[in-house]
This record gives sequence, structure tokens and C-alpha cells, in this order.
Amino acid sequence: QALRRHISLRHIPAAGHGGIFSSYITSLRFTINAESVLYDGYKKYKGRIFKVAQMDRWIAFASGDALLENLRTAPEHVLSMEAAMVDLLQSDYTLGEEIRRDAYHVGVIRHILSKNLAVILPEILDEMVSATDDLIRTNLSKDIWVPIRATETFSKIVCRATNRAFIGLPLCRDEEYCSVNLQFTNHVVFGTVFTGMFPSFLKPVAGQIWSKVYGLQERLLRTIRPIISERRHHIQEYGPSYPDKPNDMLSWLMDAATPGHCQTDESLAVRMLNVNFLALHTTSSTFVHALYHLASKPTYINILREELIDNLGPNRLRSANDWVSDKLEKCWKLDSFFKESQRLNGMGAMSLPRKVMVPFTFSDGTVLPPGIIVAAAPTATHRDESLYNNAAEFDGLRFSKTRENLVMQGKSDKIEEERLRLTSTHNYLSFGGGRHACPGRFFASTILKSMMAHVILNYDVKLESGQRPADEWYGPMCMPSRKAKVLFKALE
Ligand code: HEM
Repeated sequence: QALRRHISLRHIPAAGHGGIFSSYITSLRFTINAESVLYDGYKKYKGRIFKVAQMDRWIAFASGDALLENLRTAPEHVLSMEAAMVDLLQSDYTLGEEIRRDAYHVGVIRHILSKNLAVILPEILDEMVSATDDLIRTNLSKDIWVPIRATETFSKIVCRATNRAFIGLPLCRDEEYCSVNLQFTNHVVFGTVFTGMFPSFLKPVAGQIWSKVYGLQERLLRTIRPIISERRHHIQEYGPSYPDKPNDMLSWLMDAATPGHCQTDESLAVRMLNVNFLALHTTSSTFVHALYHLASKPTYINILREELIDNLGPNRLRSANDWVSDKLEKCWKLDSFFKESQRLNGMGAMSLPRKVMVPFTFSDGTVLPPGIIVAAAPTATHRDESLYNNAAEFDGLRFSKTRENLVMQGKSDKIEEERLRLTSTHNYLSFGGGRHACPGRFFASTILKSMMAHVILNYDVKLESGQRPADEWYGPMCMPSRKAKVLFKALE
């Protein structure tokens, strides 16, 4: 097999070693330091396709504007994201086969969640303030710096705030419900490794065993079944738009579920787990990456605080009433700070994974055979000097300065200005791109910015050592340090 794969890809240059046996050295290096392998490949072959050895396969990486555009725009039956997920995440066994077969939840997130953002925001803010009070403020005493373990604390805050919009009170505060949703990421990550060890014909059995052992689907079902039943009862009694119907993810999913299996309690529970899987870890990691930047570079605290007070007024964002959502849009520096943090410290070294379904010819003439995964390399692209000046340096105001310059020069056209926002995918790979670009990024951006605004207006933060803690890498996946503690002090 290795020989066959080697021959079918021999026209593609390799980052690191390219031989049948020597490539294992690179695959080992990729496991330990994926970022540097991809950076070396990118520098050497920018504008081309290059391949990188993994233990069990080659992955091709597209670099440069033209090839990335090919990757973004190829139709699903040619370059498939779903098929890539089956290979890379063993998604049929870890996420559930039905999630791939009927992805109606993606439409719900893309259209209904985004459309309802302004309406549900006060609820989200209320939960965020209450969760931050419960998990941070109660531990603080006047004028004393108190260490808070950032990843653990903010994943819980994100879980509560997000689930206020997904399932509402009181379940968004239920420990069992939150813990199941937070654990599901581990279920997927370790389940990928576990089921990946079995040959194809045994994977369904291995997947079943894995799900039963972890038991998260069952546990989530137990917590949400009474709520589903109650809502069904109201629908039967008063019709689909019954009075006081909750305007949340569970209702939207129940309304959109394709008739048949998708409408069962079991299927809705799996769908809720998956939506949480997509939303929680991504948002909390992105937040903590930015928090580490903020706490290690104190000058930004005053800059961002000043901007927030200018735009939001003297209120401290202590409650949802202090909030007017369009004012957050005016906080360009805060938006820029997150975009810059995510540019340098995002979810990992690989994005836009797609499986080649039929022979695919890139615009430079390179042909990829079916069966291979092709992806983009965000960390390498985001450090490209031709795209970003002083690319290796953190400049929290990089994007807001350019936005302001455009306005000052009278050149501000809407398209150019939108490209500099956190949620834009132009020259920016953290949210993927093309038809699969993250549909939850507008929701995520609102949560991230409002949570940071609340922190900055209510607390001082710093790091004991003053140094930003090193990220944790697992193959191509990147996470902010899970051990590091940020020192918090209440402002009043
Ligand atoms: C900062 C937080 C987030 C980051 C960094 C992030 C990143 C991504 C990335 C890189 C992709 C793959 C895109 C591609 O391959 O082209 C993706 C897809 C997706 N994300 Fe997010 N995401 C975030 C938050 C969310 C949230 C909050 C939700 C849901 C509310 C969500 C829902 C989805 C869905 C449904 C997809 C699949 C889209 C499709 O299949 O077409 N994401 N996200």
C-alpha cells in the first residue's frame, strides 16, 4: 500500500523526507512539531502543492492564493469535507453516521442561529455575567490578585453562555449537562485514535463499543429527554408555534429535523452533542489564547478598556441591560485583537481538509489522485510576510489600524473594510473557507468579544511570570496551555 501511495504521489514534492521509509522520520517530526514541518514546506514550495508524511498516509497541502482558491471553490463531489472528516475524525463512529448523512443542523446554524443573534444576545450576556460571577468573582477578595486556571474556567463559562442560547435555563447551568458536552471533545479525539486502529470492517463494532464505554449520548439523552417531551406535548396541544415557545437551538432543531429517525429523542440528543462539539472547544480555546496575549501584554488592557468605555458608555457590562449590540461592532480594536491572536495562535496547523473524490487538477496543473486528503496550512500562511508585515510579531491593532487608515484616506469601501474583520475568511484560514466556512463564526465572534469586554471592564489581569504560556500541540492540533493560571483582580 505504501508503495502504491508513494508512486501515485511521486510528482508532488515532499516537505521533509519523501522516501518510502525515510518519510517516517518526517511523520514523527510532524507528530511532535507539525507547525515547523509545514512552515518549512510552505517556505520552500509556496504557490505549489506539497505533501507531508503521516504515519498512515500522505496529506497534500495547497499554498498560495490561486491554489487556496481552488481548494475553497471546488464542489463537494470533487473535494469533499464530509469524506475528509470520515477519514480524519472517524466521524461515522465518533460523531455519528447520521450527522454526515443529514447535516440539517448546519443550515440551522447558518441561517436560524445567525438571524436570531441580536434577539438571543441579552440572554447570552446575562448567563455570561452570571457564570463569570460564579466562577471568578466569588473567588476574589478586594485588592488581591487571585490565580484562575483559564482553560477550565472559561470552557465552563462558554458552555453556560452558549447553552443559554442552545437549550436555555435551567439546563444550561446543570452540571451533568455541561460536563457531558465538555467531555464530548475528548470522546471524539480519543475515539478517533481508538477506531482508527481497527480495519474498516471492524470499525462499526469498535465505534459502538467506544460510544457505549464513554456513554455520553445516553447521559445527554437522560438530561434533555424531559425537555423534549414537554416541548412535544406543547406542540401537540397548541400547535408548532405555541405561546412562549423557547427561541433556542433545541427548538430550531426540533422544527428542522427531517421526518423519521432525525425526530427521535436519541437523534436530537446526538445532534445537540454535535452542535456543542462544534461550538464549545473552538470558542473557549480562541478566547483563552487571546486572554494569554492580553495578560502578557498589559498595554493592551488600557487601550481596549478605553475603546470599550468610549463606545459602550460608563456602564461596566454588569448586566445584559448595559448592552447595545451594534456598539460592540464599533470596537474595531477589540475585533482586531482577536483576529491577530487567532492569526498566530489558532486551532492548529491544518484547515480546510478535503478528500479528493475524482482526479482533481489545480490551476497550476498539479493533479491529485482520488483518495488523498488535501488541506491548507493556516499557521504557515498566517506567517507569510507577503500577506502580513512583520508576520511573526503580535500586533493587536494590526487590522484596526488598517481599517482606520482606509477611512482616513477616504478609501473605505465596504468590501475592503469587511475583509479586515475577525469573521472574514479573506487571506485568513482560521474559520476555513468556501462553502464550508464556519457558519458559527458570527455567533462565536459575538460571544468572544462580549466576554472579553466584560473581563476588561470588570477585572485587571496579568500573568505571574509575565510570559505568555506556551501552546500545547497534539499533531496538527493546537490548544492554549491547560496548566497556566491568569491572575485576576476585581476593579471595584
Ligand atoms: C472561534 C470559534 C470557532 C472556530 C475557530 C471555528 C472554526 C471552524 C473551522 C476551521 C471549520 C471548517 C471550515 C472549512 O473546512 O472550510 C468550521 C466548520 C464549522 N463550524 Fe466552526 N468554528 C468556531 C465556532 C463555531 C460555533 C460557535 C459553531 C456553532 C454554533 C460552529 C459551527 C460549525 C459548523 C456547523 C461547521 C461545518 C460547516 C459545514 O460543514 O459546512 N463553529 N469551524
